[in-house]
Amino acid sequence: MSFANIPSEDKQRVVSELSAIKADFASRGWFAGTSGNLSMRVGPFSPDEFSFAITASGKDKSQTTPEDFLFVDQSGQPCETTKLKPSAETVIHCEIYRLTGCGAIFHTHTVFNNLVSELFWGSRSVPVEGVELIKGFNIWDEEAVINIPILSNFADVPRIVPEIADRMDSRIPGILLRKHGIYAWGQNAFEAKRHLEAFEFLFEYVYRWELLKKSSI
Ligand SMILES: CSC[C@@H](O)[C@@H](O)C(=O)COP(=O)(O)O
Ligand SMILES: [Zn+2]
Repeated sequence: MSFANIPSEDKQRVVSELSAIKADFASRGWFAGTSGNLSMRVGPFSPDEFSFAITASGKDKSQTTPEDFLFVDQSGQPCETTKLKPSAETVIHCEIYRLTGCGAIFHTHTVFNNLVSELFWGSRSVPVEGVELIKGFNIWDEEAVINIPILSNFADVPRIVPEIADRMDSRIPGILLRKHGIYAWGQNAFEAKRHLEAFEFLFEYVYRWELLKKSSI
């Protein structure tokens, strides 16, 4: 189905869902200095043909305007004529959709996700052991241990893409870019938000636990 044939109510629903989530994340201070980007898929999916709404590049994401989102295709090219530029990191969203067929992807830069990405860069993953919120990823094992992948960060964004397929763990709905931020995804916006919140909780937990272990108390 071409983008033009996707019902306009579906496109409007996606934009209004994304807009509400953007305002929510902005209220938590998750878009410092225009960082972060959000996307949500619309219409049918096949790995080589899909479309999604994504935040326009370089905007102050704490503001709500009629020019916050545009629709792009599986290559990150705008589906309609627009003066808006898609996120500079659109190719990362394209690759995650292609590999997972997920419905929404949220990216944030926080101090905790940046700190743990550097703290555990040596092992290329953040270990989390037995914390209840691991269940937020639908992992229900008693005392589950997970390792959240950390990938290299490059200023030339397309260089980041090949590592995604290599490092993605099918149990873990996210990847961390070194000293950059987290990409979390889910089947829909509700699930992607739950995953992002779980990641951020776990990153703060791990960071504080590492500090506690090193302190004398
Ligand atoms: C201004 S710092 C953040 C950017 O370099 C980038 O990492 C980011 O998350 C936002 O880029 P954007 O093009 O607005 O989607
Ligand atoms: Zn970013």
